[in-house]
Amino acid sequence: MADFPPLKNDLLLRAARGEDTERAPVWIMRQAGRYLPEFRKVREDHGFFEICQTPELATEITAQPIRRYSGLIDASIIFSDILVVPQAMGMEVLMNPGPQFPDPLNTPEDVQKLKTVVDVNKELGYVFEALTMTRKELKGEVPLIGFCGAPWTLFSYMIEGGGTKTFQKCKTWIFKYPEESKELLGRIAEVCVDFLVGQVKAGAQLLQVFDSWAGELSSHDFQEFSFPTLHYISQHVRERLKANNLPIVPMTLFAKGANTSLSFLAQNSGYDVLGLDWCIDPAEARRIVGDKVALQGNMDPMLLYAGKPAIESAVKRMCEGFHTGKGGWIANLGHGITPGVDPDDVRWFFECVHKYSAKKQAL
Ligand SMILES: Cc1c2[nH]c(c1CCC(=O)O)Cc1[nH]c(c(CCC(=O)O)c1C)Cc1[nH]c(c(CCC(=O)O)c1C)Cc1[nH]c(c(C)c1CCC(=O)O)C2
Repeated sequence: MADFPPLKNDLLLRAARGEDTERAPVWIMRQAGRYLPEFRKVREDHGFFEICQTPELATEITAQPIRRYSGLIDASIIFSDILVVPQAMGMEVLMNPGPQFPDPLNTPEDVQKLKTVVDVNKELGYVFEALTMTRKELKGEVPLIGFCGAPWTLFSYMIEGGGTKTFQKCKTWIFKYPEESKELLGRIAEVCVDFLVGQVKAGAQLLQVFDSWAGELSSHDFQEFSFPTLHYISQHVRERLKANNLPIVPMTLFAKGANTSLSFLAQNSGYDVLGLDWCIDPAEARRIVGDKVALQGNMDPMLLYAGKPAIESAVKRMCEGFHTGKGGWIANLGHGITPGVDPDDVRWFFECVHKYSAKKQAL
């Protein structure tokens, strides 16, 4: 591993390990991009995947929110996308303006079109380079998060060919071809493991797995088709980190909408942190997981359009809820930030978290 500057702010890592921190660390899913004018400026001259594949540009964009919110923000997340994994497996993915696969997997026979062996160093080496460059550029100000999409969420894009409201095609696969589906999900999971281990080797200090569409499955089908791969990833990443003498970094699972599985995930998933959407009450989530895992989340991102007083009261309520029990908590939104949010309201969100999550000093 490269020699990196020492970390000056370890709040995120301490909370992820379950520590009750002096205040909650805070960052925002999708914090680099979309709503930031400095990102839109870079986007005028460069394609989305071109930015992902150019380490200097990815580093610059990752650093933008850290510069803008210096002293208020406690983590950076590498600028990339979950869809780089299907690309590495041999699929073409365009972004115009949403993701589009010109040649999706229509039937199980189409799986033959995927690469049988995926060399992540060759296919995704540009992400590793971006991580190493960013880690140096951050100069230890905040930790750097690496990520990947969960197999079920990636499977849905690879079969639907883009975003979907009904999930008709990918659900037809799991219900009609369960064995072939599990085989493909397993192949995606293998690539995720290699990719995440490579990210730690390149400098990532925490890993997050995004299962954005977990909540589209019944709890039975989540158990059957998503959970086994999520568990496989947490177990194998940790084993491989150990075997390669790499740091055993904390791992976060964001299984959006899978709140009915929260207790099960806390007990069995093997992740250190569980990300929550806004549909579960913070105190209730804490009661369900006890101090088994740290929690991350969960303000409704739409509150960021509602003005400063609404943001303040929601943050205050969120802080009170997460503070009802013991255990680490990382403040965040319940899903990614969306375009059109005023960056000053984001600043206010951070300031409110600082104010209302600070532990009162013992007398
Ligand atoms: C489902 C998903 C995707 N990508 C991602 C997810 C999981 C998280 C989630 O559920 O929100 C993850 C992601 N995508 C992006 C990041 C970068 C890091 C960050 O700022 O958090 C991360 C962590 C950049 C991006 N990924 C994308 C953009 C905007 C593209 C552009 O600039 O044209 C950015 C900044 C494009 C993207 N990428 C994806 C979609 C559906 C879209 C189009 C809609 C949109 O997000 O604007 C797939």
